[in-house]
Amino acid sequence: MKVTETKLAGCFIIAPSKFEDSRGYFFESFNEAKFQEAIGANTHFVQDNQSFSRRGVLRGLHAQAGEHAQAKLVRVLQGEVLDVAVDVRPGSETFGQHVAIQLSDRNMLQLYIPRGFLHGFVVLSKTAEFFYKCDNYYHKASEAGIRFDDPALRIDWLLPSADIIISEKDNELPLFSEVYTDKA
Ligand SMILES: Cc1cn([C@H]2C[C@H](O)[C@@H](COP(=O)(O)OP(=O)(O)O[C@H]3O[C@@H](C)C(=O)[C@@H](O)[C@H]3O)O2)c(=O)[nH]c1=O
Repeated sequence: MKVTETKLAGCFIIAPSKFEDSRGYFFESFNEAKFQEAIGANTHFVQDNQSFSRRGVLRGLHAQAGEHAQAKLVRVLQGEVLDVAVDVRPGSETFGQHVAIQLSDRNMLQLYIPRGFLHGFVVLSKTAEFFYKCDNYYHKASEAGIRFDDPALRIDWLLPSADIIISEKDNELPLFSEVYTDKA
């Protein structure tokens, strides 16, 4: 397993070690001991989520607030997505910055997103199955989010805006400046 820290401290790209033979392949998609050692934190996951979406579907940018914040370990089971994590940790040197990485069933990359980030993804392939682990349970009342297309975030979602499909809920999300008033 190769683990690379992104430009956002605490946010890691994980490339599992894959074993191929005449039957196909094998890899450990998650190993808690190796994972915790690699990221230097004892994140403990309690909920797994899976979603299916067609090309152009964009889910995000989402987080849960306060004590219900979630760290996530995300990957793609089928297809390809552009996955985006935005640093909104108070006082972070990279506050407001994001990482964007293509995750697919071919590159098998995973992204570890600590608590204190907004997260979203858009489907680049015809369809995609997306899978992620969370270190805190879903808590509807704590759901928060920011519009994916807020120009202040300068995220290139790689698809023409006419191709992007979002939920009614995501369409009503506020702008970054409406939520995060102080940068400190
Ligand atoms: C996220 C979530 C949703 N739900 C329900 C609520 C709703 O009826 C239905 C669909 O929910 P949503 O529209 O919020 O699903 P979705 O837009 O896929 O939300 C997800 O987006 C990605 C980007 C994330 O990072 C996740 O944390 C989560 O916010 O599933 C749960 O029961 N448990 C959960 O953990």
